[in-house]
Amino acid sequence: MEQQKKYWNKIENACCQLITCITALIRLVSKYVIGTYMHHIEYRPDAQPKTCKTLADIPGPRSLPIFGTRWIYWKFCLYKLNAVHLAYKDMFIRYGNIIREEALWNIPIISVKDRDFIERVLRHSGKYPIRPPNEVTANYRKSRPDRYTNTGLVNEQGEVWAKLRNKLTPELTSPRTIRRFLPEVNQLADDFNTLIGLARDGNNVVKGFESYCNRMGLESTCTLILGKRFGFLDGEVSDTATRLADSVTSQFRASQEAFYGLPLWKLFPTRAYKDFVASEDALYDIVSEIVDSALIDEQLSCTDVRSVFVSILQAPGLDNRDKKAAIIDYIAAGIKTLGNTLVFLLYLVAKHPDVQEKIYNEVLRLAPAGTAITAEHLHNATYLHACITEAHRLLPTAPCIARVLESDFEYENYQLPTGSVVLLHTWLACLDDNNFVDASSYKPERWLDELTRKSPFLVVPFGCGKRMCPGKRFVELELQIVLAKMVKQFHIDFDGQLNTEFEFLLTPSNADLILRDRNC
Ligand code: HEM
Repeated sequence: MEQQKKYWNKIENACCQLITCITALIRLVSKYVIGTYMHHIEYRPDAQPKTCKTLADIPGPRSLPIFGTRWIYWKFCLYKLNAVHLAYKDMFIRYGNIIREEALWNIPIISVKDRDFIERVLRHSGKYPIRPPNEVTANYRKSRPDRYTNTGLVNEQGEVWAKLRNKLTPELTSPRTIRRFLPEVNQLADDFNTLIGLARDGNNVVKGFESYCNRMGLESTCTLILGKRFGFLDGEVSDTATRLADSVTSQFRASQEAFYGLPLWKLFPTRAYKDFVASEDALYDIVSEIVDSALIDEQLSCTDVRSVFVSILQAPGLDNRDKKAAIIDYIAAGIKTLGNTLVFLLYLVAKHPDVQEKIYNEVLRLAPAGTAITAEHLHNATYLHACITEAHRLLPTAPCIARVLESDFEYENYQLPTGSVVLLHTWLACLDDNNFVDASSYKPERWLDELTRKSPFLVVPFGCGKRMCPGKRFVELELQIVLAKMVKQFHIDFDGQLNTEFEFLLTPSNADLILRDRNC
């Protein structure tokens, strides 16, 4: 162990020296060629007089001028960009309960996984909670005033965000809307079961099960937001489906590279940036076609499945550009998150046959074979709910919540000033035995046990407070119905362990699920 640590430190030192040389060279060049860098890098919190521990004292990877600590994800360095979630696990072991990373221009980013600190930050959010924007999207949208009047619901802040939120989300988040979608979600789940049933090979294995879940995410999000079925669950995938799915994947990759990688896209259009622009344009074109045809449709009537779409198109006081942007944001925010969450849930249930049998018995008791699932069935399906909550705890798609502090905070004697960017690692907190007994085990029963300390700020797969995900209610409904119907139809199994990657979201890979018919 000691040997390993020495070896590790040597590699870290060697990398740092190499990168310091490169940055010294860049500094020289920028000093004489650009002559402006000094102005930017002078933002260093440790320049303040030290009366108590400041951001600069927080431990973390070594920081380089200009590049900060992002070098740790560079090729041949400490961590892999597609395994950022594992990097944080390791950094919390190496540096302790609070970590400082630095983004470009040495802007500090603080990571914490302490339950009380997470609760304090989330409780103290004000009128307009600030989530750091996705820089690539914000940058691109600002460069296209012909298409966007602002950076959109996901990336805006302050009063502009509040206006978008007030005008665009009430229909989507209302329980009445969700009840209206119940028959459609039953149908979506039936179609999904047919699709995956047919996708099995001779050994009942559905190879690349995640791609089917992404199609389900795509079809259900589009049905919810655009008010019609698109056929993404049909046998043949249409060209539009492929374009939509590829666009969303590129968007997440580009976001990841922009946040954790070297943001060269700020200097010139890198390949990742070009991919991002192509994906944003493709999404825009597809959504435009649909919205434009709906806008000239004189019969814009509000049927059950069109209620969200109609509410967006008829939102008062919003420019048409804002409405299109909202639809793009909803679709992009919904597809992969839903797909990944479905894989994680089904994987955990597959690995726990005892849990699966309990779900089966509960579902069969509440909704006998041949009956559709109703709101009442779901209300009484307490074990089913517990299984989903426990899956969110153990394998959440969004492993942390990002916030910009709205007031000064203190943690472990460190002063964190207003404006600091913090990553609240709710997933790692959920895996801590101090917060949950036998935290790494999948035990839905814990949610039925009165003694489990149920914090509203730890298992927060949809975030928290005023910026919470507006798709939450719909997703919860869908997960319940899909799980209930799948367990009713199949014995679900999985060989080995599921691989996960980080693509700005926790993402499964090579999820080959085994589905055996129950009635065989
Ligand atoms: C399993 C599926 C989903 C997960 C795990 C998920 C998770 C999240 C999380 C963690 C946030 C950040 C919340 C915060 O900062 O407190 C968020 C925001 C958001 N989500 Fe979702 N989401 C899912 C599905 C959806 C769907 C289906 C939609 C659209 C219909 C959607 C639309 C949005 C939007 C627009 C925001 C930004 C809200 C704001 O900043 O005001 N999400 N989501």
